[in-house]
Amino acid sequence: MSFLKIENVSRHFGSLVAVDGVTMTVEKGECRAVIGPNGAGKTTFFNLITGMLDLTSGRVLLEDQDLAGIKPSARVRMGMARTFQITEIFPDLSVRENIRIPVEIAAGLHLAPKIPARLQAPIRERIDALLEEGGLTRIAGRYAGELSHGDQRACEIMMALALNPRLLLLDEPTAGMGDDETHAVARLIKRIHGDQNLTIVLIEHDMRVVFNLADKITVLEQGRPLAEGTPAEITANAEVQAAYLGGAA
Ligand SMILES: Nc1ncnc2c1ncn2[C@@H]1O[C@H](COP(=O)(O)OP(=O)(O)OP(=O)(O)O)[C@@H](O)[C@H]1O
Repeated sequence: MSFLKIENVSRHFGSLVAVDGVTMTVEKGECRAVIGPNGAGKTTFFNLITGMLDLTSGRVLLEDQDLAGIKPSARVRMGMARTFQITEIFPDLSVRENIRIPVEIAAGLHLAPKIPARLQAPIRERIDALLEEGGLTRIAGRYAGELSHGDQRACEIMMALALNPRLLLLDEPTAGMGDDETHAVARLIKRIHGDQNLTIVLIEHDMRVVFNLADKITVLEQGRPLAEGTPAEITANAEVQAAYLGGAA
């Protein structure tokens, strides 16, 4: 059984075909990168996986379960978490409070007026562990809105991890970052991927990050799948070279 199976999915916006017959199979524990020039349909493709957009045609299956009709919030409960191209954190809360929210949601407590005494220590420990793993302990008390781009992204990734996902979708995790921050975020992704046997699908423009992290790469062009393979296969693919790596990268 494949972990995530995308079968011939398409999405039209009026006469524009943003995603056009994409098939992709991701195995458990794999890190898959989705690359392609601007407007290739990558974010739309993600939104079809998470259920934020309806499919025009095709199927998305998670461990053989067809996700048709399952809302994004229910997909999160099934173990799908994502981060966005523009970081989504609560800027006026501390890093610790940002992490606390998904930790409490994962514990089924979010709307509870008071945390039961027996859960207070485990919740605190879970927050501490996530802060530590994300390299955020030293800045746990700072407002998230004051942090550098890279630290905000690390906070957002750890918020997604707090939900105990089985599948993590990262939309351009290093977008807009300088070399040092890009490197730090890539290292964090590599660590969580290795530590937790997490399945990761990421959209990424920075080819150094892609080649460093991805087990396999899917290349989209104008909504269509252009190629799929290991980093070495993609590098050697003449069609990809012509259409993408030689130019837009
Ligand atoms: N809600 C929408 N309504 C109409 N057209 C849309 C919508 N969302 C995306 N598109 C169009 O679909 C195409 C694919 O867009 P998408 O954002 O998925 O590409 P992308 O590969 O993620 O691009 P980028 O790398 O710039 O983020 C584009 O032509 C875009 O203008």
